[in-house]
Parts: sequence; structure tokens; C-alpha cells
Amino acid sequence: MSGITLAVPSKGRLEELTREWFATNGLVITRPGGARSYLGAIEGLPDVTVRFFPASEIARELIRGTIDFGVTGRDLIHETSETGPASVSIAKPLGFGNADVVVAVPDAWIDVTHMHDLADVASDFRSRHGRWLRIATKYITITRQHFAKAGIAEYRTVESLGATEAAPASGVADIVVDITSTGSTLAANGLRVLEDGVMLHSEACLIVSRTANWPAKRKARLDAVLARLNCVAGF
Ligand SMILES: Nc1ncnc2c1ncn2[C@@H]1O[C@H](COP(=O)(O)OP(=O)(O)OP(=O)(O)O)[C@@H](O)[C@H]1O
Ligand SMILES: O=P(O)(O)OC[C@H]1O[C@H](OP(=O)(O)OP(=O)(O)O)[C@H](O)[C@@H]1O
Repeated sequence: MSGITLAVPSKGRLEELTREWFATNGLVITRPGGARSYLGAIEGLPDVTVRFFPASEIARELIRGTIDFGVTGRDLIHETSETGPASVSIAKPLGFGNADVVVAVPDAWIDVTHMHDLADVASDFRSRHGRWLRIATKYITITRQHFAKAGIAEYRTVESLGATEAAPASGVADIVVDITSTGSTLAANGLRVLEDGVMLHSEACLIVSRTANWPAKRKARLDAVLARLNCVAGF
């Protein structure tokens, strides 16, 4: 197929801010069928198809190469696959959707301020509590990578797809790895980020798939659109 496909987040803060960003840069994204339609276009660019997806699916399909370029959070590229970052090129960080993926512990864990303290807690958790340390998170990949780097292997993750911060108080888990922007949800649930607990700084980015099919003509079409957005594919 010679046309190129742009993926835009299908709802919420990311959709609004993405369409605003494109419009500010002279490209108007249309969604003629309304919020329940997932097909759109860019005014004046007939060979660009716009498709609306959840941000997490945009990351997955950019890595797979079924979407040519799109907007999603850097966190979702790192979380979807360990090969994610190598499968895409960040054409432009967009300056919105800023959030950090962090390790947070209960306020009551006053002696646990750094990852090395958490390593000590994790190593004798089984002897003291008869079970592994439990981490509530939807960021399984990022947690595995960063805890390995910190030399922490004695834990279990408890998958949590929403309201993750409630897990320690409810007894579902002991600590959390979650995304935060203002920190208010963590604070409201009696949780504190470790001083070296920021594992990833994320923001929404315009991202190009490296694994998509880029014959010269299609790549030229992509490069022309990116040029109007003052950025390049990077490959
Ligand atoms: N405070 C925040 N909380 C969560 N995500 C944030 C925040 N600030 C920015 N983001 C970005 O928004 C992304 C989540 O957006 P969104 O909720 O649309 O994702 P989604 O996968 O489409 O969600 P859902 O699965 O509920 O549809 C995060 O991955 C991150 O990149
Ligand atoms: O640091 P803060 O500003 O408090 O933001 C962090 C919160 O925002 C998100 O929740 P949201 O309700 O946006 O989405 P979700 O719960 O569906 O993930 C995220 O899951 C955190 O709970």
C-alpha cells in the first residue's frame, strides 16, 4: 500500500493534545464520524490515513510495523516490548503527556528511601513474612528491567490495570510501580517515591516505526509530512 498511516490516541488527554499539536503545526486532523469512529484524515494530505487507537495499542503496532507513525507515550514503547525502543524512532517529543514511571513505597516504610534499602527488604521478606515482596503494577517489563539493574530478583509482580495506588493499603501488594505526573494520587494513598525511584521519564512523542515497510516512495511521503512538522524520521 503506497499511502501512509498515522495513529492518533482515540480518547482523552492524549487525543486532544495530539490534534492541537498537529493543528498548531498547520496540519488539521479530522474525525468525520465522531468519537465513535476510528478513521480520520489530515486535511489536504489524501495519501495519509489517520486511525484512532488506544495509546497502548499504538505502541504495540508501531513496534510490529503495522502502523507507520503515530503519537503515544514513551513509557508504552518501553513497556510493550524490550525490543520496543530499537523498533521505533522518536521523531519528536511533543512536550505534553509528561509523566514518570516510579517505584513508590508506603510512607510508613521510613527506612526505605532508596533502591538499595528496598533490596534489603526484598532479600529477607520471605523469611519475615513467608512470601515474596509483591509489586502492584501494569509496567511488568520496565519493572523487570530496573529491578534487575538494582540487583533485586526476590519479588512477585501483581498485575494492576488501574487504581494501582490502592494496592498496598488493601493488602493486594506491598509497593507499587506506576505512572505519575503531579504525585497527588500517590500522596492521597500514603505512598512515597524512592529518592532514586524514577525509572523512566515519559512524554507523548511523534514516533516512526522502523519495522514498517519503507520502500523509497513511501519513505519520501513520510519524510515530506515530517518536514511540515519540522522533524525527521531519523533513519
Ligand atoms: N498522569 C498520568 N497518568 C497516566 N498516564 C499519563 C499521565 N500523564 C501522561 N500520561 C500518558 O498517557 C498514557 C496513558 O494514556 P491513555 O490512558 O489514553 O492510555 P490507554 O492505553 O489508551 O488507556 P486505556 O487502556 O485506559 O484506554 C500513559 O501511558 C502516559 O504515556
Ligand atoms: O500523579 P498524578 O497526577 O496523580 O497522576 C497519576 C494517576 O493518573 C493516572 O490515572 P488516570 O485516572 O488518569 O488513568 P487510569 O487510572 O485509567 O490509569 C495514573 O494511572 C495514576 O493513577
